[in-house]
Amino acid sequence: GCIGISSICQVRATVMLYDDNNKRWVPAGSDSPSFSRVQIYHNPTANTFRVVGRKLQADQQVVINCPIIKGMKYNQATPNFHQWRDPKQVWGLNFGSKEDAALFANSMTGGPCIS
Ligand SMILES: CCOC(=O)[C@@H]1C[C@@H](CC)[C@@H]2C=C[C@H]3CCN(C(=O)[C@@H]4CC[C@H]5C=C[C@]6(CCCN6C(=O)[C@H](Cc6ccccc6Cl)NC(C)=O)C(=O)N54)[C@@H]3C(=O)N12
Repeated sequence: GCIGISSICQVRATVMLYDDNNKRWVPAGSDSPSFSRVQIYHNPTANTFRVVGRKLQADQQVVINCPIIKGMKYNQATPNFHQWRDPKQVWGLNFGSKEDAALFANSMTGGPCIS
C-alpha cells in the first residue's frame, strides 16, 4: 500500500522560541501567543521525522516546520512545557494539557528522540 508520509501525533500547544539575546521565550509566528495544531510527521521510506505546527486561528500560519534529528535530546522541563534544540534555535511547546504533552513526548521519545 501507499507508505507515504503520515502524521503520527496531533496536539494543541503554543509554539515558543527562546530569544537568547533577551533571555526570554517569544511566541513563534505572529506576536500573540496562541494555540497551534502541532503534528509529528513520519516519512517511513527515509525514516525521518518532522514537527509541523499551524495556528488554530483562521490564517493557519505555519509557526514551526522543524526536522527532528535522530538521537536529539527531548527535554520535558515541566509536565506541560517541553523543549529541544535545533542547530539554530531552541523550541518550546507549551501544551494545552498534560495529556497532550505526554502523547507528544511519547511519540518523540518512542521515535527519533532520547529523553
Ligand atoms: C514558570 C515561568 O515560566 C516562564 O516564565 C517561561 C515562559 C513559560 C512558557 C513559555 C516557560 C515555561 C516553563 C519553564 C520551564 C523552565 N523554563 C526555562 O526557560 C528554563 C529556566 C532557565 C532557562 C535557561 C535556559 C533554557 C532556555 C533555553 C534552553 N534552556 C535550557 O535550560 C536547556 C534545556 C534543554 C535541556 C536539554 C536538551 C534540550 C534543552 Cl532545550 N538546556 C540546555 C543545556 O540547552 C531554559 O529552558 N530555561 C521555562 C520558562 O521559564 N518559561
